[in-house]
Amino acid sequence: MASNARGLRVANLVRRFGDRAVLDGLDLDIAPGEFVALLGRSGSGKSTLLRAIAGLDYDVTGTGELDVPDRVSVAFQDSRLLPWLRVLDNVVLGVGGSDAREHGRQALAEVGLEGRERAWPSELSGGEQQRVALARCLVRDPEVLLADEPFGSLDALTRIRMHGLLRELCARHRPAVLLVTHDVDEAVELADRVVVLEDGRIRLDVAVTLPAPRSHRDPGFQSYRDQLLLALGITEGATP
Ligand SMILES: Nc1ncnc2c1ncn2[C@@H]1O[C@H](COP(=O)(O)OP(=O)(O)OP(=O)(O)O)[C@@H](O)[C@H]1O
Repeated sequence: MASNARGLRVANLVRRFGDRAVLDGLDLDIAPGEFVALLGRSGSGKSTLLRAIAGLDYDVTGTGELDVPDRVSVAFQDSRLLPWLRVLDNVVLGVGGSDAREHGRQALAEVGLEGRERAWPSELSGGEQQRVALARCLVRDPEVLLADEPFGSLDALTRIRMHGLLRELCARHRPAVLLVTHDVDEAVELADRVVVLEDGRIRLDVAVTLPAPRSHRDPGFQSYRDQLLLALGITEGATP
């Protein structure tokens, strides 16, 4: 990670689909090394915001300021690996430089997939495919890591393991992170700050000051969860 890494800044962002403003004057800053989780009801604009930051919003109109560094990596709910490329080739696809493959091998080792470089994506489990997707993000040495429900399709146990891995990788590489999730517990467990989106704006922005490791049974954890559920307007146990 470059020492002059900068975070990202979004100011007065408006994004419209037709007449409808999905993002309506949204402001958000994420510092280098800061981990922000983004919650919001279905359709509240979370993916629209993430795509705007990633520069992937070709199908909308809008205004506002986006100050985003060059090195941005994005992880999605599905790993989006190319099935006709082996694991290492997927990781380094589009990465230049004579040492790209060596960096790719290192990234795979970091996510626990040493020795699987020549495997085909179809030979890996869902969790392993998401690990490859994380390695593909890491190899680009991102200043900003955007993740849109990257664990949404994984079983509960694999998801817990991936939480640990993501925390470890972020602590080591210190990108600015924006994680979109439906899972309030995931947000409180992983993030330095949790932001709740409503009607195209930020309704709540709360710093999570619990020490690691964070336990769901801790009363402090539960009080963050209650505060977030209230902001989301949902009752315990429901999905936003
Ligand atoms: N290409 C599009 N054309 C028209 N409307 C769109 C388009 N993409 C998204 N929308 C609308 O914009 C709103 C926000 O969508 P977005 O995908 O950002 O929500 P979200 O918060 O990520 O939802 P979810 O949690 O269900 O993934 C939704 O009402 C959606 O229908």
